Amino acid sequence: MIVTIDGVAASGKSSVSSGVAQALGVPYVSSGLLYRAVTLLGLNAGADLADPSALLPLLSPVRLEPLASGNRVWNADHDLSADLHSTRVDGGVSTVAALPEIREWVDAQLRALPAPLVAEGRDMGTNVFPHAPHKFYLTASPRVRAERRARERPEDIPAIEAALTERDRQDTTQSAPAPDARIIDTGPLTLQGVIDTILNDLR
Ligand SMILES: Nc1ncnc2c1ncn2[C@@H]1O[C@H](COP(=O)(O)OP(=O)(O)O)[C@@H](O)[C@H]1O
Ligand SMILES: Nc1ccn([C@@H]2O[C@H](COP(=O)(O)OP(=O)(O)O)[C@@H](O)[C@H]2O)c(=O)n1
Repeated sequence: MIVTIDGVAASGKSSVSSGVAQALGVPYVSSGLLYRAVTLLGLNAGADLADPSALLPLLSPVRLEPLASGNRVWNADHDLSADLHSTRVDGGVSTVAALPEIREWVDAQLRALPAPLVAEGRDMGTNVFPHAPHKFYLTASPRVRAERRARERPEDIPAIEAALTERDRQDTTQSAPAPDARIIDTGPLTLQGVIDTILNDLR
């Protein structure tokens, strides 16, 4: 069984997916971490983030480890996970994610993982796992999302809100909800409330 949980930036995808996956006793998979890892490696190599031929040669040692407690991304034996949520990576990741060659590489990594799993990102329900029987799409207003993320980042709320809105704009192409996804406005709900809404729907 595959459950897909897509949504806009900082809508709660990874926290909700982790909670749902733990309740189901299956791994969850964070596709955004792979786009973030490509971006980090590109930045560290001084590569042009809009040039797939500069990025693809960096990717053969990259591997996603979908642990139930939180996903990790490895570059050979180096754990990249702690460096993937910086403002620097946030600023470049949508450029990388717009490249069809990079999307193909990410999709292949994800489709190679064994089910059952919970997959979260932008296009899990539309493109990567279109036949998944259970699809969800999380939303919340930009202000609510910025307030949540401000608890995790040093920047102030207006700066975070502007960056989130800009990333949503750049990610529009791959961010449409699947026609058969249940859309959940997480704004009025607690994290546990969102997790319970999904688990109730699955039962
Ligand atoms: N419904 C909710 N109510 C309050 N906080 C939430 C809710 N959903 C998520 N959060 C918090 O918002 C932050 C962003 O969630 P995260 O899972 O990182 O989102 P995404 O994976 O979509 O970027 C986290 O600190 C998370 O705990
Ligand atoms: N399935 C996906 C997942 C992420 N992404 C890209 O990767 C970036 C980071 O995704 P993420 O899910 O880690 O970001 P947050 O929403 O957690 O901030 C997004 O802004 C998109 O550019 C994508 O294009 N498709």
